[in-house]
Amino acid sequence: MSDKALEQSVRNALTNINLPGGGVLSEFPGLSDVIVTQSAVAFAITVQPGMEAAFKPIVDAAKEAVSGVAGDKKVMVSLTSDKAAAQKAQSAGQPKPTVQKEPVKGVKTVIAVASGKGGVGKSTTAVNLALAFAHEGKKVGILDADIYGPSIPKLLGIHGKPAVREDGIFAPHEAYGLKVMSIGSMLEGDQAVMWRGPMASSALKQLLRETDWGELDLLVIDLPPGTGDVHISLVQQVEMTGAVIVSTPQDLALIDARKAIDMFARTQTRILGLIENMSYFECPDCGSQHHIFGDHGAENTAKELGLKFLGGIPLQMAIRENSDSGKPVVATMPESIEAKAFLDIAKSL
Ligand SMILES: Nc1ncnc2c1ncn2[C@@H]1O[C@H](COP(=O)(O)OP(=O)(O)OP(=O)(O)O)[C@@H](O)[C@H]1O
Repeated sequence: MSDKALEQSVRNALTNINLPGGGVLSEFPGLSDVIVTQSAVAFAITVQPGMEAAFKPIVDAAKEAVSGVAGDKKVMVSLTSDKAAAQKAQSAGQPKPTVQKEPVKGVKTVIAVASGKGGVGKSTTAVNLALAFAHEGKKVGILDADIYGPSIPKLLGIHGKPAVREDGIFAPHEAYGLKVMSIGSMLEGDQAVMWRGPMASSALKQLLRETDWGELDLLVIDLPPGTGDVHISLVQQVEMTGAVIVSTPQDLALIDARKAIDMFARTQTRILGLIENMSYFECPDCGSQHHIFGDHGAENTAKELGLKFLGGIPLQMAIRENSDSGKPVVATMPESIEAKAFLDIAKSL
């Protein structure tokens, strides 16, 4: 069935879901576009604040009805409440609802990898750190939450979509001993732009909670760059051990890194430390080190902010070439200087 035809079947299925106040779900103004991806059918239902509990059975019924037409695709239904109306209610003196942080089933430790700016090597660091923990004998998973530039499948050489078990739970991909889930496996082309903030957050919540991670010592979450809805909802809902901030030594990146640090502080998330990526270039011929992006910027910022400096990763051609071809250095060249940098950081963490 084509994506368009499936979208229509989904809408037809939703005509059978009656709403509490009359009418059917397919006609409900709060129903979003139906997004069909290679492995999922996703849509959001936006209700007035306070109506979430009343709509919970609608969500369950919608999930069941759509599962009947979605074949082997995962059905992801997000229930969100209207933010503007919620803010209005709050300014009128109503208390803000508190969100309960919950652990991820079977996972002992959750570490988020964040950066203020894109392109600083956050995903490369997340993958190699996860592999470094696995190298130490830990059972490790990685969740790619970078909705705007999911790169973990490429960095780990993963293709295709994850399997969905009969009970609707994802069976994660496996690569180099890691359990891997990526929002990238759910998207095609530039679909990220269609996933509005709350919908992206809800999809991620489902990836996190509806995946059979097995028993993990540690789950690494590769966050999108910056400080958006996805970060806030993740740190509010997931019991995290802490976050690691990746920055290059450039001033600009450091200014943005400070914003990420500030967001974690405001959401009472512990910052485990700062990693300086592309810290220096080591000449392959003579071994001399060149600080091309400035000298120890992240280290100095860490000191200034009272954070732990976890270490620097050299700018190395092997890191780029191996990462971009799905062969991360820690897994494929664990004896190299570049792999050692990641292994040392994992140890200090
Ligand atoms: N230490 C390094 N030495 C050489 N190349 C690196 C290094 N770290 C990252 N790169 C390369 O830089 C590019 C960006 O890295 P990466 O995708 O990890 O960044 P990112 O911060 O996750 O970006 P985005 O936020 O856009 O997803 C990639 O081509 C990667 O191979």
